[in-house]
Amino acid sequence: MPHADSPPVFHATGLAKKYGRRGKQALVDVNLTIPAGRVIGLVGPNGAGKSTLLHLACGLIEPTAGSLTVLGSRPAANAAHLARVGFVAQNTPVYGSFSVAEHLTLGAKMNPGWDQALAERRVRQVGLNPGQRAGHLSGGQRAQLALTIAAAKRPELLIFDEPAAALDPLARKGFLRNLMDFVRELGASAVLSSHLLDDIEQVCDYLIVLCDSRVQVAGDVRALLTGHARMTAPRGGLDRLPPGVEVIRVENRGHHSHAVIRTGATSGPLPHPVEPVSLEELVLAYMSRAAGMGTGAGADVETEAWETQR
Ligand SMILES: Nc1ncnc2c1ncn2[C@@H]1O[C@H](COP(=O)(O)OP(=O)(O)OP(=O)(O)O)[C@@H](O)[C@H]1O
Repeated sequence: MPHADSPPVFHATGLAKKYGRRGKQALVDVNLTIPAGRVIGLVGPNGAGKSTLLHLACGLIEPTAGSLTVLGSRPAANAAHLARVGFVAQNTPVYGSFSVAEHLTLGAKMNPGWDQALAERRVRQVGLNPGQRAGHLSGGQRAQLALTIAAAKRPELLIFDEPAAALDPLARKGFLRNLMDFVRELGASAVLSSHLLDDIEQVCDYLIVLCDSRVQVAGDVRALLTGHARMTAPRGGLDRLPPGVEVIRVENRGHHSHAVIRTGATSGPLPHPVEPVSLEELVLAYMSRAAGMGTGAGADVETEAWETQR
C-alpha cells in the first residue's frame, strides 16, 4: 500500500496540449493533484482529451504548456520510472503472431520486476490457452492478456485507456473484477478512462470529469456525492441561494426548477428541498454545463448554470 507521504499519482499544473500548430487544443489549463492508492475514473465524451491526458502521463507525448509529474517524476523519466507504470492502450494491442506464453516470455525479458508466477496464475484464472496465438484471441481475451502483462510488471500505477470498451457486458464485468483484484494484490493505484459510467461507478473511488479539453470537476467520489444535491424550487426561485452554493445545471419543468447544485462549504439551511444526487446525475450535470446545453427533453426544459453572488 502507498504510504501517507507517497507522492501524488498525478500532479498537473497549467497542463495543456495542442496537436500541431493549427491543430486542436486537446487539453487546456489542467490543474490536478491526485493522491496515491486510489482507483481513479476519468470520464468525458468523445474528444474530451482523456487519451491525451493518459498519453502525457505515460510520456508518449509532450505537453505544450504547464507541467505534469507522475508518481513524483517526469513521465517516463527513465527505465526505473517506466517500470513503475503499467499502461494498457485503448485497443489493447498485442502481437498477433505471438502466443500467450510468448507474450509472457517477452514481458519477462523486458521488465526487471516481472512476476512470472502472477502472470501464469492470472492466465490460468481467466482461462487463456498459453499456446494460442494472440491474433486469434477474442477482444475480451486480448484485454485480459494486456491486463495480465501490465500487472505482471508489478507497477505502482496502472493506466487503462478505455480498457473494456470493446467487451460485452458480461466480459466487461469479469475484466473489471480482475482489474480490481490486481489493484488490490499489487497495492497499486489505477487510472481508468471510460465513457461508461456504470464501469466507473463499480470500481472507482476518485473521479475526474473532463469535457471540452478542461477538467470540469475532480475529487473523491463520496465527497463529490455529499458535496452536491438535487434541489427543487418554484420556477425562477434559484436566484436567491446562499453565497457559495453553485448551480451546475437547471431544468425548468412546468412550475418547477430542478437543479444539481454544489453545496460547497455552506453549512446553513438551504431555501428549497434537496435530495442526494447519483453519480450519473452529477457527471451529466457537469457534461451538460460544459456543452452549454439542456437535457434535450423538450422545449419546456431550459438549462442555465451560474455561480451565485458571494
Ligand atoms: N495525434 C493527434 N493529432 C491531432 N489531433 C489529435 C491527436 N490525438 C487527438 N487529437 C485531438 O485531440 C482531441 C482530444 O482527443 P483525445 O483522443 O484525447 O480524446 P478522448 O477523450 O480520448 O476521446 P475518445 O473518447 O473518443 O477516445 C480530439 O479533438 C482529437 O481529435
